[in-house]
Amino acid sequence: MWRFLSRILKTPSKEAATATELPRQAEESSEVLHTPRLTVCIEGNIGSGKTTLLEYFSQYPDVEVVREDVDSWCNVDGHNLLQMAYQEPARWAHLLQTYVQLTLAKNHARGVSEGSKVKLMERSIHSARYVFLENQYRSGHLSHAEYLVACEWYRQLASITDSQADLVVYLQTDPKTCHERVVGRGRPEEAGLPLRLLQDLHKRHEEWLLEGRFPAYGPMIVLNASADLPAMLREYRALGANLGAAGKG
Ligand SMILES: Nc1ncnc2c1ncn2[C@@H]1O[C@H](COP(=O)(O)OP(=O)(O)O)[C@@H](O)[C@H]1O
Ligand SMILES: Nc1nc2c(ncn2[C@H]2C[C@H](O)[C@@H](COP(=O)(O)O)O2)c(=O)[nH]1
Repeated sequence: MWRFLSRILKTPSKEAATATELPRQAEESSEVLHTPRLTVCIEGNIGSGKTTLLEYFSQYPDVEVVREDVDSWCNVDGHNLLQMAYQEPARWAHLLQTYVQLTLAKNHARGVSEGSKVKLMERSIHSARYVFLENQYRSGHLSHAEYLVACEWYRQLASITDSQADLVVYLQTDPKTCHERVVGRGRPEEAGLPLRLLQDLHKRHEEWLLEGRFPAYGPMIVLNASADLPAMLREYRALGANLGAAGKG
């Protein structure tokens, strides 16, 4: 797999490789941000190990990590949309989805600081659409009208930002393993999160990323993320070596 990775990373996306630096002001500061040489997105179920992988790569000076903005989903002027959607999905799932898609579109549009070559992004607007939105609708939590409107928001937001990736890393994980990890992590909003939800979200990931039910947004590698941490750290090191080589490309 690593030979495949070095091959696909040899030709970063045209925009990044030929970009005349498009400095963009970071919203929160006056820092000038630039188009990254490589954009890598990490996909995987809840508890599959995305954050752990991102924390590992945050040590790399030329990698900039862009996290899902879960904190903002949990505090929109005091409203915890994530908790509301878990507690009353039929009432609040659509509201959460519209806000999740908005924050992810911002992440796609975000440049990287001077010196960063690789933008390592947690999930994407595409998994919000093809995994979570799809699952909410299939679970009966969204009306057909809500589903259609959210899909239209996705199409528009995905089309006005560069939401493609040079590489998608799918952390394929057994749902039971995810459930054990989510219980162990103890995120308040996820208290009582049922195994069935993780099994359903796993199926949405597999249908999208492996069975081609919905479009891909970049070349993909699959890591068996059910493995223990030492085994995953070995995988991360191999991935880092390939990204490092490609980033210098
Ligand atoms: N390979 C692994 N083996 C055992 N525990 C793990 C592994 N990867 C992550 N964890 C733990 O599982 C929990 C969820 O991991 P996290 O990285 O937060 O997942 P995600 O960001 O995909 O939801 C955390 O408590 C983390 O320490
Ligand atoms: N309804 C949605 N929930 C989402 C979406 N993306 C993430 N999430 C939830 C799942 C977790 O409870 C939490 C953070 O996810 P991690 O996998 O990082 O633990 O947010 C979404 O698009 N819609």
